[in-house]
Amino acid sequence: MKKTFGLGPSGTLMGEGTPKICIPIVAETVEEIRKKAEEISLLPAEVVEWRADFYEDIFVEGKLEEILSMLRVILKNQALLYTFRSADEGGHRMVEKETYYQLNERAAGSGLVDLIDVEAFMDEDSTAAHMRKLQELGVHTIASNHDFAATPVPEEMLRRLTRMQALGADVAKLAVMPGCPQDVLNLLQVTLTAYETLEIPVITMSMGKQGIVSRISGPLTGSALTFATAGEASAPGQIPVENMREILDIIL
Ligand SMILES: O=C1C[C@@](O)(C(=O)O)C[C@@H](O)[C@@H]1O
Repeated sequence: MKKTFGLGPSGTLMGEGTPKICIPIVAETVEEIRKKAEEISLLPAEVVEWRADFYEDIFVEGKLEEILSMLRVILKNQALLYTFRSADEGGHRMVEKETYYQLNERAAGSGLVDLIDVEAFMDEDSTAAHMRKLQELGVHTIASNHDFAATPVPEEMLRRLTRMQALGADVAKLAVMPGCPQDVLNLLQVTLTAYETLEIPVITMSMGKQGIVSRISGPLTGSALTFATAGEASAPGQIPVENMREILDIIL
């Protein structure tokens, strides 16, 4: 039995049924974030990711809470995922582990977000305790790992996803970059295996153009959520949300 859970205001189940669609907000200023959120609130996506690493004032005291309060008001029916992606894993900014953990804890403590992305291997020894703390503050955690340079061998990809579950994550997510078609097929196979063997929902993607098939094949492999764009992409290979919805409707 999958450990599913309800997503945000709608309560739609993560890890069951149609893969959920998540649109990232990739913007630098409060005004841009507000405009993007208003646009996304009308689009067919169950989850909205705020990529806090793109926000110009993220390190200024009190600003994170200000943005989250604004987003919660605008995004009435969608679940909110808070993500600070470190430069080491393809994000916009460098961040010290202590600062990264503090920001995550402030986001969780605000009571305004539903999900928090935690980079599982930033400091593997402290990830489990950190995720537990976030969960105690009332959010679900998505443990994540990104390889923007290559696709590890299948055993290693499966090991990472399995390790995320062992660390106590509510969801395990892996994004890798393919160098050849076989890399994409390997990611798809690993996803199906992880879907069949792990208790928690799994999210995977093979990035770039070559990997696009992995973003639309959740109904086949069991990947529980896919990222799609409204304007700017947060990673290579994401497709517009309207196309994604149509494709998923056809495949399902
Ligand atoms: O982890 C992910 C997945 C992602 O990298 C993608 O490839 O769609 C996009 C990021 O915004 C998100 O945090």
